[in-house]
Amino acid sequence: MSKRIEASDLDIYYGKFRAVEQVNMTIEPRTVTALIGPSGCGKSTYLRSLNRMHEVIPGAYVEGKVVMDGEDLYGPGVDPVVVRRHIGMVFQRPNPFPTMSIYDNVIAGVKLNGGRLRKAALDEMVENTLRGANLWEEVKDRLGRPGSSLSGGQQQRLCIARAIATKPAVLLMDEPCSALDPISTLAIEDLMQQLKNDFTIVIVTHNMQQAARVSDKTGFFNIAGTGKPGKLIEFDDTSIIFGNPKEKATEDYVSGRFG
Ligand SMILES: Nc1ncnc2c1ncn2[C@@H]1O[C@H](COP(=O)(O)OP(=O)(O)OP(=O)(O)O)[C@@H](O)[C@H]1O
Repeated sequence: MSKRIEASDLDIYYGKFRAVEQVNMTIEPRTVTALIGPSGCGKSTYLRSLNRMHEVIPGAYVEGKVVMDGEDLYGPGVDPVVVRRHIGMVFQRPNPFPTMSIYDNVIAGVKLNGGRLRKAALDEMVENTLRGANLWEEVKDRLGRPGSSLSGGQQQRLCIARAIATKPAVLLMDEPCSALDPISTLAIEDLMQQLKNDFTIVIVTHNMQQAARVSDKTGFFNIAGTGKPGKLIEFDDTSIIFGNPKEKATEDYVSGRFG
């Protein structure tokens, strides 16, 4: 299920503005890859380009390639909706459907994709998915309550459940813990370690300790100045990026000297 993604010579534009320049990165299956760098360097833009989510902004486009297990995601005739089905996304703020029940939140994506399952099969899928998102024990007695009745950390795990219920190959996470308290953050980090057995995970984070704790690979992005494109400066094993980076800019950033 977990798949490799390769970005080559990728430039990402918002209209005439080139926000990200020349990214070359291979993201291996069954790994967590962290994207770090100062504000505005294009981490989120790059993350969203991996499942064509940035295209919801009018005028946004890419040049270059993103290939998933041999398939060009920007190839002619490729439907971005199908791409997003295979590459799921979790956002900064937990965004469960607030009035929908916990149960219905989990199955929302599956229903949207036209999946039809009998009640017993749906029940099983909901339980397995919530177990996979480390949420089952906390919600099993209140599956009919609205998604908004959960704490922030539980809501984020519900969103992760909703994302993994459709069995994507890749899970993109854009600062998934930035709205959460430290305990909920640790719960999500533990979950990522489990999920990487089944999914390729890419996470944008501003939290260096988090990147160091959860990821196998880290990409450091930087920007030369306002209005300039962001660039991938260095991409390597997380232990190298944080312990012995090749580029001075990486070292300055991870050691807290700027950013
Ligand atoms: N919808 C948009 N329209 C036009 N420009 C945008 C849009 N979204 C982002 N940008 C620009 O693209 C560049 C990269 O932004 P992006 O949000 O990807 O950076 P980031 O590294 O994720 O930043 P942060 O850490 O602050 O979230 C910035 O110059 C930003 O202003």
